[in-house]
Amino acid sequence: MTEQKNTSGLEGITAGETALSTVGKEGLDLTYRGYSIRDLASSSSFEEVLYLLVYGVLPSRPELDRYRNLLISLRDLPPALKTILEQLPPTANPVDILRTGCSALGTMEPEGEDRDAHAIAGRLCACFPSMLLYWHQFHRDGRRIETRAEEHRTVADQFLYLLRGEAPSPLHVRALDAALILHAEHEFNASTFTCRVIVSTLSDFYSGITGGIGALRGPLHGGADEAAMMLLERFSTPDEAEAGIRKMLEKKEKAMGFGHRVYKKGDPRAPILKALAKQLAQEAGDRSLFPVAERIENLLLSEKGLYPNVDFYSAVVYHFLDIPTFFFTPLFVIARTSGWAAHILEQRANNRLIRPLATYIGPAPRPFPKIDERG
Ligand SMILES: CC(=O)SCCNC(=O)CCNC(=O)[C@H](O)C(C)(C)COP(=O)(O)OP(=O)(O)OC[C@H]1O[C@@H](n2cnc3c(N)ncnc32)[C@H](O)[C@@H]1OP(=O)(O)O
Ligand SMILES: O=C([O-])CC(=O)C(=O)O
Repeated sequence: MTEQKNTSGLEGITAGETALSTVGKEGLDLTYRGYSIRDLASSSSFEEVLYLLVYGVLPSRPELDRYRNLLISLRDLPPALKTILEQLPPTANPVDILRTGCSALGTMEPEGEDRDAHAIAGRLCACFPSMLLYWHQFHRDGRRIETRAEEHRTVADQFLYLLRGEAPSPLHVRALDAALILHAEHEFNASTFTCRVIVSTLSDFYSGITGGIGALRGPLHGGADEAAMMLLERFSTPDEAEAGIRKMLEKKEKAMGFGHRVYKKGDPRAPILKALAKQLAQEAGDRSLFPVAERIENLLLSEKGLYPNVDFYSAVVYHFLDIPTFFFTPLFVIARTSGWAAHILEQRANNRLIRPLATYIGPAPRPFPKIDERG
């Protein structure tokens, strides 16, 4: 008898081709357009990676300078969007602010002959931090902040500056920049696939990104970084963490930030983020959170063979950057918009409607009872 492959959740199914990244390809590190994430995380910036993904090549220094200036000029929000952000509830999930903001911007600056997908990709990556922090600061203390912050030249620098109201340290900017790079792109993950399905109908760019944000938000995907932080915060010592995680495993509860559909022997982004987390923990004089995280990692590996994914140590990194937990998944949105944009362009370059089949498991054909004949 041939063994039946488990394809539920489309596990193991190849659903198309991509030239953007290599996930779980034996003998290949995770690369974006052929460049190792290790090199990109240590020696490039998020803006370079955005350019690489969207335009297909690494920018030269003058091209990068021009692109940075362009992105800075795209940080301002239209007045109508500011009004919407002011009307949205202060209690909203910040991911929903970006989802709504993206959709609203699509009505104000629609895709068309004078505004193509490349331009909108830059616009969204440049103004998502502005949307988020304009909404946040307005509802926190009624301040209508200036979002351009020209002297803070990178997305990471501008984000931390708008959040804190003071210039972040070079180490903090570098750490956030590396985290954004590591979250930028990841083949046919659920949110990227969502974007591709949406634009395969010839829908517009904003619809694709809005749908991607909706798919990323769930805790089995991008939302796991916030869930991982909540898990970490339950324990103040490694021993407490070990006892707590053992109880969770007995109850068959999932530890968020662990496991992966494709990587069964570890997510290559996790060790890079762990090294950053360790550096930030040392800088902060931490003796609790990092050791707790490490104990959880060791225990889940020895007990369940589970490795941390990108969401686990990114939560630790963001925590040491003093970023509130509710902004972790929005940061993932900002970073992944670059990958989504590149996939939308790739899908459109060789488009065919994405429409799979389903095996029917419902009732056999049966007589239709009129309304008064039903029990
Ligand atoms: C950016 C990203 O999207 S990375 C992923 C972020 N998501 C998370 O961190 C959420 C926690 N992890 C998970 O839920 C899963 O590992 C997923 C969703 C990422 C991958 O799921 P799948 O490939 O469908 O694996 P599945 O959920 O079937 O797990 C296989 C087995 O490992 C177990 N397992 C997987 N992940 C975990 C976990 N985090 N904690 C405990 N057990 C786990 C499952 O319970 C299952 O055990 P069983 O065979 O005894 O029933
Ligand atoms: O690839 C996946 O399924 C999830 C993931 O790690 C990502 O989107 O970065």
